[in-house]
Amino acid sequence: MSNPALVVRDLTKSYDGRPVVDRLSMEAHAGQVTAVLGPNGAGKTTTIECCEGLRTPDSGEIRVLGMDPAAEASAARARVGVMLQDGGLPSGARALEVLTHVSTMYARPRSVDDLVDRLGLAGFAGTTVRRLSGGQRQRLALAIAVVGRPELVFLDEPSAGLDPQSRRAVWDLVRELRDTGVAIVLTTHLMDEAENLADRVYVVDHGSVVAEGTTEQLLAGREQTIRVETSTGLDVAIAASLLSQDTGSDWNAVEESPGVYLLHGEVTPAALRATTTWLVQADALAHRISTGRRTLEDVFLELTGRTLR
Ligand SMILES: Nc1ncnc2c1ncn2[C@@H]1O[C@H](COP(=O)(O)OP(=O)(O)OP(=O)(O)O)[C@@H](O)[C@H]1O
Repeated sequence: MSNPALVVRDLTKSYDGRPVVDRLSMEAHAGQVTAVLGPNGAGKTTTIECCEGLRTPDSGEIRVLGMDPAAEASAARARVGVMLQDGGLPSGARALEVLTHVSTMYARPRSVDDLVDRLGLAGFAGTTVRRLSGGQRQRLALAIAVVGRPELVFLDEPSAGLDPQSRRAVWDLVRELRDTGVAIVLTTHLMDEAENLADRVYVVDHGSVVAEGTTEQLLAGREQTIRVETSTGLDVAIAASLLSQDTGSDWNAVEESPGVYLLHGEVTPAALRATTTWLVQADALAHRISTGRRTLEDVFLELTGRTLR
């Protein structure tokens, strides 16, 4: 594999003595989507902003296309695209003017018309940035991030809050960038975004990587789940022990939210029988029992004991 487009080694950043990024290491490669997945406050934005040269790390090493983003900021900026969560766009300028202006700053920009078309910007081309809705601003920020044909793009929550059609347009564009060899780093707390787009996922909690791998690797192993919706306060330890005993394989169980239980193991008829035995013993009526594939949400919950949002 070629040199990574992004290398982060042992990155640490504290605010007022409180570490929000804690010896975090990650890589991103050309032609891949790398997702940094974690709950609010996990340190995703801080990490990405250090990579963009917008914040100064306390310690650690960052290489962006082989460059130090702080010391070689202008050289890096020419080859790196950035979509910030808060836009960072001039509020009094009109949407299309901003995009066109940014495009003239690059030697070989993408077609502005094509981006307008792909991301549905025409409907608000003449609207000033301050009057754009959150979703419109996000799509404009994405167009600006990619108009200069960057080799590496940072996208902070690219499709959060978008309607389904805009979301699809954003995902299609991200996939196309990936297929043309761009390295894409996206932060998200949206499971389906990571599952649909990412080639590699870093799960971050409290400023550190708690798991990493391809989506398949993270979802491998106990691939199946029995989800039970019933009353609250059931003992998950009893469920895990009954299931393990009756199936002869390992099971674990968590209460995902009040009254919703996720039982992870190899789903067999015996496992379903043990599940109903557990409910009968607890004198609980299930409103719904379903079986399904394990999701990144389940992985995250098992690793951290917390839901993503
Ligand atoms: N400039 C700052 N001064 C003090 N604390 C900060 C500053 N910027 C961020 N923080 C704190 O650092 C922690 C990590 O924030 P960060 O924005 O990196 O998290 P995040 O994972 O991107 O979260 P979200 O999903 O909500 O965007 C949070 O507790 C936040 O309040």
